Amino acid sequence: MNALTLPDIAAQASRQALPLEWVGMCGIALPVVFDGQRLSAKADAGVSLDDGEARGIHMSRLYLALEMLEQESLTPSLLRRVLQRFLDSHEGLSSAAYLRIHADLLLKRPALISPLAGWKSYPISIEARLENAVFHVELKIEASYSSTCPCSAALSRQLIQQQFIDDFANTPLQHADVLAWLGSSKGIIATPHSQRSSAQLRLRLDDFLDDLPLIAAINDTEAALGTAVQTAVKRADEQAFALANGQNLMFCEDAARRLNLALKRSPGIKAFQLRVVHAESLHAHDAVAESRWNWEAA
Ligand SMILES: Nc1nc2c(ncn2[C@@H]2O[C@H](COP(=O)(O)OP(=O)(O)OP(=O)(O)O)[C@@H](O)[C@H]2O)c(=O)[nH]1
Repeated sequence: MNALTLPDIAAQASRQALPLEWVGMCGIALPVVFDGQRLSAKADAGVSLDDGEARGIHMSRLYLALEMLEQESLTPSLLRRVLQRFLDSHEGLSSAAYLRIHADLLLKRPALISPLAGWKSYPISIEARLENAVFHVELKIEASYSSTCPCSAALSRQLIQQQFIDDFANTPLQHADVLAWLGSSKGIIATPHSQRSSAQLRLRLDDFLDDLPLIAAINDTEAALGTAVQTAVKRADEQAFALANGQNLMFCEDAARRLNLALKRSPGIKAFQLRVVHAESLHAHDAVAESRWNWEAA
């Protein structure tokens, strides 16, 4: 029997000569390592197809290069080496290589007061590209927090004052009576609305970093907002959370400004775009603010 040669369609000439900006595969299942954890990730791997005459790229070569990510911890250097392998395996076809990794990062977070802790999941994406020998990395991070409306808080306080006037009109004030009143439902006849909110960050990293500053950026984000969503909660923790919310009343504009200031100081970041989304309980729609720093220049 004659041995048949396998047809190689990708190596044929294209019927319509046209370069393409990005060709590759999206949603490749891949275990990656970061901060000592193995993450279940999805990768998008691609290259430019500069040679408009070539029918296709070699998908399997990109796929196999991803094996480099299985054992070694994710760093800018590792991402660059993977991208270089994409290019080396597409010599003459591609001048740009792209890799996106999507995963959930699990971080153990302590309770505010009690000696408890629990896990929080942060959706992250790492986007690396090597274009004409220039290497860039961007991080996308989503962190959830609580926001309490400052306007609603002021309106609630006014109602409480009004109730105080009604209940104590023309009566001499006794400390014990006021204390009891404050502890009753009349002392808090109105409560401000608050909502679970989301900070969505897109961070462009400095060149030549040794590590990906994912955890530092998450920590700086949560510290700036002051009301990160909690994990294990006892009553003492819930009370501390109520206090944190009361001390950090925030419109979406306030949250965006706080994050802008914090991320400018966060190490390893040369530019960012951020978006905060307050899933309002007052409305059926969201309040949203965006901010950028150095974005066009970087
Ligand atoms: N370029 C391209 N390949 C595709 C596509 N869909 C499926 N493939 C298949 O991906 C497989 C791997 O492609 P290659 O990497 O070129 O495989 P190969 O020719 O055996 O490998 P090399 O010898 O390294 O070139 C082939 O069987 C392609 O048919 C597509 O849309 N574009």
